[in-house]
Amino acid sequence: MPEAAELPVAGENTRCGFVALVGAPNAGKSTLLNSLVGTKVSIVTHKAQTTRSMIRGVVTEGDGQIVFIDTPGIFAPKRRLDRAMVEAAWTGAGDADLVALIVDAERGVTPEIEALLEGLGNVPHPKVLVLNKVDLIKPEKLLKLSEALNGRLRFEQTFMISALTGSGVQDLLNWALKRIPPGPWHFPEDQLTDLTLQITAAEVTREKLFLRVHDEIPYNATVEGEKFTINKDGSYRIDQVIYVTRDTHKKIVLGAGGQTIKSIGAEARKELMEIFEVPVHLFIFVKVREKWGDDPERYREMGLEYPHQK
Ligand SMILES: Nc1nc2c(ncn2[C@@H]2O[C@H](COP(=O)(O)OP(=O)(O)OP(=O)(O)O)[C@@H](O)[C@H]2O)c(=O)[nH]1
Repeated sequence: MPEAAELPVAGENTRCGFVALVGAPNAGKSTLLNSLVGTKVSIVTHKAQTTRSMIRGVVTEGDGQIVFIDTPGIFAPKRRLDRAMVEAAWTGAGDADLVALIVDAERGVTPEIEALLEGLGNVPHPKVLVLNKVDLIKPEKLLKLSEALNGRLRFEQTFMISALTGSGVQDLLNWALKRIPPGPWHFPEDQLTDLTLQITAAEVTREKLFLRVHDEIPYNATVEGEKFTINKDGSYRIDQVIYVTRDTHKKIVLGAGGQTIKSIGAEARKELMEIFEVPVHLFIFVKVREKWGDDPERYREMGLEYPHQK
């Protein structure tokens, strides 16, 4: 955190607030967050449930600063890990000044949305409805969906956006900047995320891993940053471990002659250099760790509470 003197003080007309983005898996929360922040802070893949812990993006515009919380997609939990993700999501919503429900407009009111509406009914904070993926559907269908959802819950505002094309995103941002409460900023103006560099780097590798081997390995593969070193010449050396639960998965991640892990590493390194704007040396190891889904330490590393109920 910066010295307090670097930040505007309360009473100087500043506003600051936390906005939680909640929604069913794949609704487009991460895409929206990236579009709002204008850079890649949260990983986006076509697979559901890639967001595991709360990732924040910070937008500062005019007098306002919004800290966005990207919550894991809320869905019916079956495994212990699922339950931890759902709890983290609801905690995020409860901590926020404003809760934005992101709905995949193309899918409409699914059982997941029903469950979300019920859960949000118990959250006292102001809510805003965000109908996403409008590039995929007809206006008439959109209006019907908006009416149906507004009939179920009190939303202060409804926005129709495409997180992908950026359409409507600035309107949502402008509204939210006015809606958050007066208060001092939490972050310096140029800070986009409070994620540590190490976590950002691990998230990028995790995205490349899932994009590459999504059909072959399940979600219980994880990437952890082991070491993050800033070299004298300003370049970064990043050591990471991909943990899988089975030897067969390790073979898949490595690929024949190590080809798969090599391309995952090359893609991650390229993107990390773009994000950090310095040369990056990336070292990735693949290790087998059975039953990590039942190990409390792994949950702490992902910023999740360990749910004791199995
Ligand atoms: N056509 C279209 N696709 C979108 C839009 N927004 C997101 N997508 C796609 O929807 C998929 C899911 O997007 P994510 O941003 O990862 O969704 P999420 O809600 O963060 O998903 P979880 O991490 O599972 O919670 C990706 O393939 C996106 O490219 C949109 O406005 N239009």
